[in-house]
Amino acid sequence: GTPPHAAFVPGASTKSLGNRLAKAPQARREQTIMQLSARRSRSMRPLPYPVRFAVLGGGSFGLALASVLGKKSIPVTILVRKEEVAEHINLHHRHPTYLSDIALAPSIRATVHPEEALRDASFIIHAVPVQYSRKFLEDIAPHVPKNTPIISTSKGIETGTLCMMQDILLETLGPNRETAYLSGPSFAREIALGLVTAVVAASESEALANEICDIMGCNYFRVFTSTDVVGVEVGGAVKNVIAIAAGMCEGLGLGTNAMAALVTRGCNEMQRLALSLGARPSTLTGLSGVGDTFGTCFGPLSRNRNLGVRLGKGERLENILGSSTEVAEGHATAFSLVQLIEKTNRAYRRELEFPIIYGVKEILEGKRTPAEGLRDLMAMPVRVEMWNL
Ligand SMILES: NC(=O)C1=CN([C@@H]2O[C@H](COP(=O)(O)OP(=O)(O)OC[C@H]3O[C@@H](n4cnc5c(N)ncnc54)[C@H](O)[C@@H]3O)[C@@H](O)[C@H]2O)C=CC1
Ligand SMILES: O=C(CO)COP(=O)(O)O
Repeated sequence: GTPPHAAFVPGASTKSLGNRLAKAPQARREQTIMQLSARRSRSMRPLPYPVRFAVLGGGSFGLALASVLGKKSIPVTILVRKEEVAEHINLHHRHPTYLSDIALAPSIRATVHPEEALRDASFIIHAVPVQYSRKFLEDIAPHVPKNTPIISTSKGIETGTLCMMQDILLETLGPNRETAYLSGPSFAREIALGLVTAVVAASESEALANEICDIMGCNYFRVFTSTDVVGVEVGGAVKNVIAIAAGMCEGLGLGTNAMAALVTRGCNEMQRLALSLGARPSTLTGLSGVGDTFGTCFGPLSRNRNLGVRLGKGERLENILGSSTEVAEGHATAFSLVQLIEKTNRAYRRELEFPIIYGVKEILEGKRTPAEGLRDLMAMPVRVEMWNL
């Protein structure tokens, strides 16, 4: 039969929330959402057994997932880099910079000491950008308990090695550990506000995926499960690159038709690459595939999309990258993806098979302007729509 968690059941108050918020100004809308979500979370029952989470990375996504757990009264220790950030979180129950207007539950603590965060953790959430993950994990490896499962949230492909998180975790922390990969359309701010979000937890261990669904899931954070780790990881990496292209389309003012065409063709490239690497087709039509692609390409909160918008409007790449402390993973991943395609795909003209991924990479390395790149994409020769799927 259908597992109990398979139905998408938004929080009961979502309908009235929509009515109440439709006409309110942005600040009041968010304040109302916070009040409603605080009321809703009080009704969430604590787990019948003790668990403790360590969250690696004090960026907005680590904080957002900590907030989900905190609302369920689950103890969480966030490992951050700066002492003053840890002190601020412990004293004021909010991060000084990221999502600083959103209060964190008292069960959430922060530390700069890996041994303190990791000792006795029942689960570890990894929320450090892919490009920094290897070094970060190597540094803390001696403190990571041998059997504690790790739930990775990072979406991208490592420069040089072309590894995704599954390989990075294996190479830095060793074998015989259960790991899972959480992905899907899930902007940190919306999660922290208690807005309904659906994600997928993929793991080779079905038991771990089910456990994550039970422990992390609640009335507004819906966790589906999967065993297709490759599909979930490739989808998460490719969607960031498509979002940069979508942002450029927006920034150049090319219109909704062009945007929809671009994103659809982007999903086609994602699907072809993922299938060639062993993913299941259904994963690419799911939350971590087209779901996250839609969220990131069309959502105003996306850093990758915003990078593209600013490029499309004519800003210099260095200015854009230098203006934020948060990482747009699609930038480095565009280069890795092209190398991965070169390595794994035998086609004669790969750039014609993956024109959006190649096009974004060439724009990012300055070989073409966004206007030239997008014009070339739109002028691609047409043929059978799904010719090799
Ligand atoms: N922010 C979001 O809405 C979502 C983010 N993700 C993914 O989760 C991962 C983390 O995302 P964010 O928290 O937004 O990232 P972020 O860019 O804010 O970085 C997260 C944290 O990683 C650590 N970090 C950053 N650079 C580092 C470095 N050079 N060395 C060591 N540690 C470093 C810091 O603690 C930083 O606060 C990314 O891969 C992102 O794609 C996934 C879904 C949503
Ligand atoms: O992965 C995300 C939403 O699911 C976040 O996207 P950005 O990294 O583009 O902000």
